[in-house]
Amino acid sequence: MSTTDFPNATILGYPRIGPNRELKKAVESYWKGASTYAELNAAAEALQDRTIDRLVELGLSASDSSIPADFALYDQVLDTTAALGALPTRFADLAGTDGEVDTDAYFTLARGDKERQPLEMTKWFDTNYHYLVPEIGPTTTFRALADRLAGIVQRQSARGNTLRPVLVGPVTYLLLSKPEEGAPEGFDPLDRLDDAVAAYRGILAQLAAAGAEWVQFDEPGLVTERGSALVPLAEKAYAALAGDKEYDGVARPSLLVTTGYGTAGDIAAPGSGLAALAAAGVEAVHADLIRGEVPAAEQLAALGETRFVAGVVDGRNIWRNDLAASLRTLVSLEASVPGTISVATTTSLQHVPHDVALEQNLPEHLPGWLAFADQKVAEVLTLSKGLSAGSAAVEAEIAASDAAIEHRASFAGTRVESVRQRQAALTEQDFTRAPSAVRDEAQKARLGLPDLPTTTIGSFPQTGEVRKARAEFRAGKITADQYDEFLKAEIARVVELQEGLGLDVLVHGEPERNDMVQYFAENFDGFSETVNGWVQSYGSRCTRPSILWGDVTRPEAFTVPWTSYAQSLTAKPMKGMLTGPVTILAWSFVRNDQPLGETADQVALALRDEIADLEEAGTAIIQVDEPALRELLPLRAADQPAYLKWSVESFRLATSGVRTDTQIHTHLCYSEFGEVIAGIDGLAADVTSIEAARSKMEVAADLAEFGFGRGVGPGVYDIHSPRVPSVEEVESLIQTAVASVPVPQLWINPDCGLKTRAYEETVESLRNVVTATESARAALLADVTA
Ligand code: MET
Ligand SMILES: [Zn+2]
Repeated sequence: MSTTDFPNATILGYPRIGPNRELKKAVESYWKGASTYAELNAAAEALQDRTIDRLVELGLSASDSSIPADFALYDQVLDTTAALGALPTRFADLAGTDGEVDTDAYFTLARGDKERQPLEMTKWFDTNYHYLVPEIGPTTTFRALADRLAGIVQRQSARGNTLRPVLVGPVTYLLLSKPEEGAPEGFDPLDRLDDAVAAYRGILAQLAAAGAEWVQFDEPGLVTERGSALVPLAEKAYAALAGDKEYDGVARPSLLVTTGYGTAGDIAAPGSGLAALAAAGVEAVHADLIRGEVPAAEQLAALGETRFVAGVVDGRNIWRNDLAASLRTLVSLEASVPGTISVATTTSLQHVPHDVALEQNLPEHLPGWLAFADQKVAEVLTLSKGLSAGSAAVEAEIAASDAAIEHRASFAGTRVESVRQRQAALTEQDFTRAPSAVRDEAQKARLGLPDLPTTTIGSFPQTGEVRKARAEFRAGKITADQYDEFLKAEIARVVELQEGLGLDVLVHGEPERNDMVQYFAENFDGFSETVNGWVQSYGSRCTRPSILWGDVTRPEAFTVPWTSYAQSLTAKPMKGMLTGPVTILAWSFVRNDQPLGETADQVALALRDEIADLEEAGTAIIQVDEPALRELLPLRAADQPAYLKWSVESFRLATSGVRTDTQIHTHLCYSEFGEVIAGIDGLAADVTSIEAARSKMEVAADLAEFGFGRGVGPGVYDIHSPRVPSVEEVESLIQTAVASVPVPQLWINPDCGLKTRAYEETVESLRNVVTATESARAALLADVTA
């Protein structure tokens, strides 16, 4: 086989965590010291073998590079950092004698050590997967250290498998990096592209020596807003990588460059986008035809000899593919450039669970609508077969796909008439409250809070006992009544604690929720939960997104009993606590048969019902969390206004039914929100608490600059670390906040919920927050009287 023959069917990557979360277990046990390095390695190799054997069983060929080798122990960007030996100066001591980053060093970068914070973690494009941000400076060394990857390739080759190693490509790698601390003003990691490319050449040589015939470079950076501007850089980088067919007498592996997660929109113009990569000599280019457009004939023609790998099976969602439609697309591509089309997923399958067959508890109607990773592999193969042998060859599969689509469309829960009518009848008024000033006055009169009111974000530490009681309840070992009693006792304890600390606005602590989205999914109709649908979120952490498959309704009030019970224990205001529509969508698998905005409005209406019941029960403050507001922001600026419109509207729809004197809070975290401040303003919440301690109050200045007019609680306690902030530290953060936010608008709270913390540090930290607030109030008073 010539090395330039790309397989007809492939996937860009596969879930790494293992069908039974084998990798998580192996890695966490190694971290705890409960297993040796040899045991970790054996578990990782067993999982690699299992993955490849499974993919072969599903029909991918073991011998033509159609199986990707992406077996990161923690994160694919960190793997690339390790392969480049690109250690930040602050971790320079971790390097081995030849600069290599061994497994312990790799984990130290990911998790930090006593003295050092780990590499920063950030969302991978617009997904809920987090990668570790490389830190690149003017003097970072780039080396070729692909031993681990080469070892995998060689070991599999001994087992008879020719794999396709995967790395983050140089342009995207540097785009996703941040300048290392101390780098000169204006330094851009992309300034180091030539040096990085030289190291990537070395890596390619090492992979070639190990027997790799194809290497995949992921370059989704090219689909971002900055992407078009990066095309000349990408062309230069890939000309340097692909220009020579041999490096030092060894044949270079052929190159596949992928561009998932968006539109490689400039495929069109010759000399730009994918065409530029083709011109640079890359043997295959991939595009995402679900997020992006299907290229026209002349666009494909501009790719010349280069193979076009069509991403037609969605790597990011769990719905069964419309095979007939996909095949039509493929056939039309093939017709314009015969013999140069391959079939693939839009992205790696790392964003979906392993296998629908592992789900035993889904409602009967659902499994047939779904495709997890293993089903998607089969879809890619079916489409490839249909493309080469004609649709008659896959008639049965197409019929099954058509039937599933038909069943889904006509199923009772897919369209609930009452929901549709309610949506159709919405008017501007349903999205609007009285003017802020009117609300402010009414709320101040009702609540009677001091200046700089203190509160927390909602959850209190989820202790071992809380988790144990939940597990026992789920396993039927304790009764519903016993579980209720347990939760009430927990709530009573948390209320008493907050009273003792002297906080002004209390919370019930959320002990009844294991997850802020799943809890809502469980209590709304239109959602289902998986048992084993784990997806890697970061490192060894996985989430189990719920599936939003139908029209959403709320059968009965479910947060009200907890909030009311908590309120009955105190004279201070007790916040009602809900998760907002955008966050519920962002952290679930969402139906793909209608625009997201429509689904968001349905969730908003269900929340609106709950909010009405909370208000009816006497709740004066209701918080609707939207930590994922920034996460779903489209990668291209042109698409952002439409997103901000529907997302902001859904929040307003959820929250605008309340009385003027009911105070609506929202909470945002996990991201830098500077870019979406106008959107946050549009939410029109009376009070917005927002993560700020970690970024040293930068957000307060952003808000001041924008002229944000309502209540703001920039976090003064970084809850991501067990560290207890001192009174002085909190005071200084409050002072910084006071400098940008007018005192009557300012609230004092932690960065986020306390769920992941222990009581030890939580109590001490909150005590310091209250003390610092009291001294800030005294200082303000002194200022006024002076
Ligand atoms: C990720 S935001 C979390 C908000 C939620 N109310 C909590 O306190 O846990
Ligand atoms: Zn939060």
